[in-house]
Amino acid sequence: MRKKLYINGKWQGEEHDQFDVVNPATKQVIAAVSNGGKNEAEQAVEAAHTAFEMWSGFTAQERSGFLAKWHQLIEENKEEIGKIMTMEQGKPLKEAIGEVGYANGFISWYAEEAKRIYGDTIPASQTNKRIFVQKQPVGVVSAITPWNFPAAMITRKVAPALAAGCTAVIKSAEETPLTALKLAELAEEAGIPAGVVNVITGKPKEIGDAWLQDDRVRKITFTGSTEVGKQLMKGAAETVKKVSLELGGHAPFIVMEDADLDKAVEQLIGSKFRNSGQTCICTNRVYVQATILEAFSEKFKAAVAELKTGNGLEENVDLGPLINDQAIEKVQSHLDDATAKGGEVSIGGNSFVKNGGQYFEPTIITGATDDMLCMNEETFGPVAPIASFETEEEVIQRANNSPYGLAAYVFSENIGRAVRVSEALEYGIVGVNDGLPSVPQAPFGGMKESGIGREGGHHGIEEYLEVKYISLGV
Ligand SMILES: NC(=O)C1=CN([C@@H]2O[C@H](COP(=O)(O)OP(=O)(O)OC[C@H]3O[C@@H](n4cnc5c(N)ncnc54)[C@H](O)[C@@H]3O)[C@@H](O)[C@H]2O)C=CC1
Ligand SMILES: O=C(O)[C@H](O)CS(=O)(=O)O
Repeated sequence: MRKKLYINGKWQGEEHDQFDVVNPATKQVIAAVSNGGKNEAEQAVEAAHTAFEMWSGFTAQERSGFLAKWHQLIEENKEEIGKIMTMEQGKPLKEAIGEVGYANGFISWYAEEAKRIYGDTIPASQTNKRIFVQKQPVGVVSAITPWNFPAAMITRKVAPALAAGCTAVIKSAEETPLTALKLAELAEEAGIPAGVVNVITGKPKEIGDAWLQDDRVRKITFTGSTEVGKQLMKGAAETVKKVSLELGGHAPFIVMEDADLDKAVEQLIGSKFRNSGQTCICTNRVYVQATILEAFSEKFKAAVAELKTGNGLEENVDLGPLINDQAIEKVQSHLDDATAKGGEVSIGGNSFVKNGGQYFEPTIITGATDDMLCMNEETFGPVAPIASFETEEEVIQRANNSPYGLAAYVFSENIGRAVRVSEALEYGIVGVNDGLPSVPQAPFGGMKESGIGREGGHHGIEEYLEVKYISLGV
């Protein structure tokens, strides 16, 4: 495993200044990694700025070729990358390898998208003029990524950036640097030139502030908490950087009386318990129409009872540990608040320690009411509060009553109702009879305080391009 920082094609870092990477399933140190700060952040920008003219000067086909080679090497190493990810983040190995495939999907998508950055010609209003529209790379991009998807949140930013002709400075989360450094190693092996991709980790605020203050950095792209996203957005204003923010979510999962209950239960299991509930598009609140509340709740409870919690390296584990003790405390606080306000735990409800790892049982709370913390704040853990509703109009109003607008889900076999409700939901991503909508070809992103911009699909590359028009006198 690489433990030094990757700057300008060199692996560097002081032996005396490192931080420990801990396996959340055992609390054991798995590596000591260079603890980057202001100096390394500045060196990375210098490298990316210097490499920009060369990289943006390649043809689209040439950049596409580099991305395709990187994709091939990641594919060849996906089991190893998955194991590194499970050891530093905790998700079950099968899910980690699945994430590597999802992450690699952005690289293959943008290897092709690089060749389709089209311009326009616009009819001039004077016979002696011609108007041409071009799209050009924004320049040096800084990417700051979270621990919950250590591979996908990097490639979802860096693949379109490189495809567009930008160069990148990347700060991984301090919880999960090893996956990021492995991706850097494979980028180096793919022949992506020095300075194009730079990966550091360490002191978040020092690194972030250095990039915010540097006017050579033309874009900030961030995935993480809404709180930090707001800080970065404010800091970006100083030099008017472009900003892409994928922030917190609070997904409602709506089950109408005409839903296929078995399908809804199966999809809710996926949406709620993927990554032990630590994803920004996880279901955070479940609304079930009153007429089917009992039938649905029984089916859902039976399915939850089948889930296995444990070390992600073990066979047949569905939920790994939570990332740290603070995560456990937050989930516990939401559970305690819910039961204090009349909610009842129908299954689960306990955290426990196993071989040093901190786990939270997959949990269902019945009798949830809209005044509970779990119905308003991002839980980021395996707790599903169920509330009932009477009418379509009521549930739309309650689902939209949130500062978040990232993902929402509605289950109904009535196509008219499914269209009406999905169009009325104020969310950037709506799963209709689908609890796992994330794919590289679709524009992922949120409304309201869930973020700005989109990642994935042809929308995702626009975030790394400037639009210029040339007015030509003839
Ligand atoms: N929307 C999403 O996908 C995610 C949302 N979250 C939410 O955020 C909460 C906290 O989780 P964290 O991992 O601590 O998220 P966070 O937002 O604190 O960290 C995300 C990234 O931002 C970096 N960061 C933090 N403060 C920074 C600063 N001042 N300048 C520059 N970079 C900075 C971190 O080092 C990490 O790389 C979670 O409980 C969850 O609610 C967390 C991860 C992903
Ligand atoms: O940050 C997250 O939680 C991810 O964006 C969710 S997904 O894209 O992996 O579904």
